[in-house]
Amino acid sequence: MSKEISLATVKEHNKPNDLWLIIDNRVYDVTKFLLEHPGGEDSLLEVAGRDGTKEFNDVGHSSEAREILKKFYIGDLAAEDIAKKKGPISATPTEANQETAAAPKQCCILH
Ligand code: HEM
Repeated sequence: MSKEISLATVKEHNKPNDLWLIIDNRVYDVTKFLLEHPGGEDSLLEVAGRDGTKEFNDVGHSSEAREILKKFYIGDLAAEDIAKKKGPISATPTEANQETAAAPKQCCILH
């Protein structure tokens, strides 16, 4: 079974010389990749110690990028933290994103 890592632990690793991030509920230690990232150091530092799934997907990374990612896998985000993120209603992260995206629209209709 893979190791479970809490969100609080991931948050501690948010520095250039100690950089973890979460993508699709998996935790990666990309400290050694920082200087090699074709997208630059800043884009990784931006999501250091947190969930970078949206940012990673928004760029439209290649399958090669996903292969590279595997080398840095260190464990899974703790089930407890995944549950907190999803909330009681939405079933998938995609649904959660849609809800977030829809929020400003609703706001404009109301105002
Ligand atoms: C740690 C996981 C990541 C890996 C392994 C990774 C890997 C790569 C690779 C291999 C490329 C070259 C293009 C490609 O093959 O798709 C790339 C480009 C890029 N990445 Fe990442 N990336 C990661 C995370 C991120 C994150 C979190 C962001 C944004 C916050 C980001 C932003 C970019 C950008 C903007 C480019 C485009 C560079 C250009 O075309 O000029 N990457 N990345």
